Amino acid sequence: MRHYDCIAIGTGPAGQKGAIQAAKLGKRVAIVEKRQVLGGAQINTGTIPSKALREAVLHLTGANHKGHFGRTKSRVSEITIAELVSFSQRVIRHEWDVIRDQFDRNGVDLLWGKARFTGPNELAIDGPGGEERLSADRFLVAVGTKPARPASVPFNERTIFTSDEVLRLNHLPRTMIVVGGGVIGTEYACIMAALGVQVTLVEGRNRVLGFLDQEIADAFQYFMRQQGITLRLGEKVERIEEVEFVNGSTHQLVQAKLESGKTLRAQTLLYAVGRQGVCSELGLANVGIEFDDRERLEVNQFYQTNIEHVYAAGDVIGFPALASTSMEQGRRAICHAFGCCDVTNYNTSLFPYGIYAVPEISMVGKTEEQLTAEGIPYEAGIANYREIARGQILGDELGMLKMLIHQDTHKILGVHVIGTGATELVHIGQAVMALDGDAEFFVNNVFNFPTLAECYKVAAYNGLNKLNHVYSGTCEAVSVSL
Ligand SMILES: Cc1cc2nc3c(=O)[nH]c(=O)nc-3n(C[C@H](O)[C@H](O)[C@H](O)COP(=O)(O)OP(=O)(O)OC[C@H]3O[C@@H](n4cnc5c(N)ncnc54)[C@H](O)[C@@H]3O)c2cc1C
Ligand SMILES: NC(=O)c1ccc[n+]([C@@H]2O[C@H](COP(=O)([O-])OP(=O)(O)OC[C@H]3O[C@@H](n4cnc5c(N)ncnc54)[C@H](O)[C@@H]3O)[C@@H](O)[C@H]2O)c1
Repeated sequence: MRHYDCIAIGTGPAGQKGAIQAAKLGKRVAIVEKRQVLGGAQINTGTIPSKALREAVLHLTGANHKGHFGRTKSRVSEITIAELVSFSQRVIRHEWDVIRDQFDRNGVDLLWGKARFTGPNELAIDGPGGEERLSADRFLVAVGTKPARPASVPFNERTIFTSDEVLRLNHLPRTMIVVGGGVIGTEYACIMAALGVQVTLVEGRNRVLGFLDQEIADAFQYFMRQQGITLRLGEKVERIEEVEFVNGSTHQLVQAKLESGKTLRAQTLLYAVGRQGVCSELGLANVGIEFDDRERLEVNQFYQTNIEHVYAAGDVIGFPALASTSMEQGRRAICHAFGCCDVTNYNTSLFPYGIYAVPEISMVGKTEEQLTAEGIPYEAGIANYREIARGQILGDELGMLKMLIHQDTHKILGVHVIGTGATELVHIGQAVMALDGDAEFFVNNVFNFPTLAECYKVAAYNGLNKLNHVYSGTCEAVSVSL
């Protein structure tokens, strides 16, 4: 039986970064993958394909004119899904090569097959050549999740599907119902609407993307409606079925009955109400590890399960379930497993969130609602892209950056951006927050001009001016003006 210092299960971002980190520490490492492709949801069904598709759609629909396809299409109806997906496939193939190369260069053994624990330090790998047994001192469980597929929904991968199948659509539908106003539902709703698909989005709560700052969520909902998306908020889907619709000729349609009694019909339905773990196939009882009803694992701050030599990272441990956070969790878990680095310098409250809808949204730190609930006094500094030269040049009239500033210390408590480049822009705020900076940093430093980063300066002026006004005559305040 082959023995390793460490075995990672799953080649998604958590497993990849964990395995490479272990190899960098000079450990003998293997990584196991049950699918025939590397990279997990990040590369094959999630992050990369959806972002590549979004980029292709924005280019093709004239949002910019770089033209991945060599020409600018004048009409959206000329676009075929095959063209869009071929662009995503090119990116995916490149990513597979990059991961493979990293494993090779770092001496990580890549093993194909489904891993299952047969004992506390032993795995059975059910691979193409039969079963192999391996042992290791440490394990990293990074098996990710799959879309929730309740038995009551008649998925057929053609007209009723999840985010795993949406990229395999061989035609562009005219109409689509999206169930779920979380990140997947809103991102795909915007992509489809940009392609001219008539989208109705159903969300059980009273707003989409419940974790966003309310003002940003309100602005986003306004933009979605401007794009022609119909929002059914505070509505739950009760039943989904295929129906025949006779209108001259007979058509197959998807029908969604809402709890409120409304009936929605469309050619297609994307079901995006969350994800489900895959722990039941891992033989975890043989190690003494339990999982919850969504097959997720509980870990401590070092990513150890209740069995200390078995670590878990990425989507399998639940929120925030992002590629970005999964990578760092995997790396941190291995650092702790081999006692090699300072695991205290790690502030999970500064994890950024990026939503690649149209427009982009990003945030770091607290929302106004959280600060109010926690009784933290703050002021909001706002910069609208239309007031910034770069915003004007880009033609982004709707974007905005909001900076939440502590009323007394002027420390930055949160940054919320909606508009062009939001997912990049947020990192400036993240860095200043991590270094315990205050709003004066933005006032006292020079930014390239014309850039969207200028929004930080304008938002800082705006927030500090409001604070000057509040405190005028009653305390010392920084004198700033725009
Ligand atoms: C549509 C969509 C868009 C997304 N967009 C973004 C985004 O823009 N930004 C972002 O940060 N995140 C995004 N995410 C989330 C991101 O993809 C996940 O957070 C990330 O992939 C999780 O990484 P992971 O390593 O935990 O698991 P995964 O990427 O799911 O990888 C797990 C791997 O383990 C393998 N595996 C499972 N069981 C076994 C077994 N028994 N034996 C061997 N191998 C096994 C699986 O086959 C898989 O390859 C998106 C997700 C989706 C679905
Ligand atoms: N840009 C990104 O970072 C990105 C992009 C896509 C996905 N992801 C990750 O993928 C994961 C899954 O995303 P998701 O959007 O599937 O899940 P989610 O949990 O984010 O959202 C699901 C939404 O569906 C709603 N819902 C549930 N049942 C419903 C019903 N019967 N009728 C109407 N609405 C209902 C919920 O209220 C919720 O808002 C997320 O955890 C996210 O981290 C990240």
